[in-house]
Amino acid sequence: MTELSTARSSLVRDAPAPPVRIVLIGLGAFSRSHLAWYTQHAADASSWGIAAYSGRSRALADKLDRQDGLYTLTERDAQGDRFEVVSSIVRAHPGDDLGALIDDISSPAVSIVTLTITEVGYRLDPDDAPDLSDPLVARDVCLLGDVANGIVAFDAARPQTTLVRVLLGLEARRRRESGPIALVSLDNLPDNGGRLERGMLALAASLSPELVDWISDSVSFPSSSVDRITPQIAEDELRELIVTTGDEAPVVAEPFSDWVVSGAFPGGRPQWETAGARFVDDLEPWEARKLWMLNGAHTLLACLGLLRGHRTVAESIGDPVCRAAVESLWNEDAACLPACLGLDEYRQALVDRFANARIEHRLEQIAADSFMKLRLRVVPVTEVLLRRGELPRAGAAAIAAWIVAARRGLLPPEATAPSAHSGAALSSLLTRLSDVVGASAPFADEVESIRVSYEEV
Ligand SMILES: NC(=O)c1ccc[n+]([C@@H]2O[C@H](COP(=O)([O-])OP(=O)(O)OC[C@H]3O[C@@H](n4cnc5c(N)ncnc54)[C@H](O)[C@@H]3O)[C@@H](O)[C@H]2O)c1
Ligand SMILES: O=P(O)(O)OC[C@@H](O)[C@@H](O)[C@H](O)[C@H](O)CO
Repeated sequence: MTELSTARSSLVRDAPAPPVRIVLIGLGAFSRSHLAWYTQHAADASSWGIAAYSGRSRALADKLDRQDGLYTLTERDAQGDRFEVVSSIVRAHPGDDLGALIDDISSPAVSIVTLTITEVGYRLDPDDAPDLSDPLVARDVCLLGDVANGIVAFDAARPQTTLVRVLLGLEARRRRESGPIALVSLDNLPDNGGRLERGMLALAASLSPELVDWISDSVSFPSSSVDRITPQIAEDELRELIVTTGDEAPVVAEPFSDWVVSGAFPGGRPQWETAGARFVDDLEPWEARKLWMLNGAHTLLACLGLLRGHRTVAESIGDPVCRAAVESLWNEDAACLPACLGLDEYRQALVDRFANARIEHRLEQIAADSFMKLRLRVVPVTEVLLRRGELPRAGAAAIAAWIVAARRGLLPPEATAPSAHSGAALSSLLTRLSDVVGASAPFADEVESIRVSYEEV
């Protein structure tokens, strides 16, 4: 970690840029505190450069481009700030620069494509098929059909959705015979590699059977559990950081970071293990521990914390009511996880990380798409407990908090969430979360009784 007196002079490369061998899609805060940081700290960092593509906005790509891809990572804890200039990103492009994206994905030098496009960016339905109820997906699937039938030329296709853009890159790679490649989701989704694989294969079927076969043979989909709290920087703080660091695109993160990966990289990969990444055969318990305990608690804190008038995770975990709800959720999680995962230490560390008041992690940011997050992070535990004949009260509390927060308009609007407004809709809302929770009358009663108590908050 480099201590900077002034970062302005450091936003210049002191060594030649590494060759582009990784394509990063979803250039945001997290990919820069995590993937780019691990790549910079790998023993063979000088051989692995990243071409980064923003998901939707071109502003960040433009800023980074003006800085030759360099930016300052501020590691922030109770003791103070430490600064490091990260230089593993060598090019930044807006996400709609399709020509460059296809060239990069189909380049024989590139062996990895990563995605950090948020959970909703995949636009898949609960069965991991392309969500045809989403007009952009429906349009792009039609477009693939038109390309397949020669109605639209491959080079003239202009898809809007990320997975279809990546698919065109893979098709170009197949045609160029550029060899195998790994497609790696770094989003907070269970079985993120499996989901991405199923989604890509379903989309490929709309283009050609040859592409389906090529993907099955030549593309790997490693799964991974990623962890580093990296909040969006508030406007006033951003202005301050720009002055301190001379950096138009700074990132702030906690010191903690973790990356557990499972799966093959057929075209090679950086020695990320030398930077602390762990490669395992069985990802599931690690992934469940992180998604249920960290992200599940974040989703609960976002709904209940906003309801109780809090603004940040640190404020919320300092409220005894929220803390008790989180502890109960963790008790239910722990009852469904193997004890060998060091759960007591993990819980204590989470409390300390959440309580880091110098990291301003706004509940409003975390609250985005909470309904989908409940389904993926809270409901799996609720289902296990219901099947065991137990009543998962903490899971019910998380759902009740979502209902009341959504009814009060405290959560950002969600494209795919059902209305939380009508009491009569409760059972259908629970069924949208899962058939198992929807079918349990005692569970619905529990949600309703906690909801009534939260209405008084
Ligand atoms: N921030 C964290 O603490 C953290 C930690 C672990 C994992 N993650 C994962 O990384 C994701 C991104 O987090 P971030 O902090 O970088 O967010 P961010 O808002 O800074 O960046 C998100 C990126 O995804 C793109 N994107 C957003 N919605 C999209 C959509 N519908 N389709 C395509 N692209 C879209 C954006 O344009 C941007 O490039 C999270 O959703 C999560 O899955 C984040
Ligand atoms: O939008 P989400 O819920 O996936 O992310 C919000 C936070 O829970 C998340 O970013 C955590 O800070 C992160 O997963 C920590 O590693």
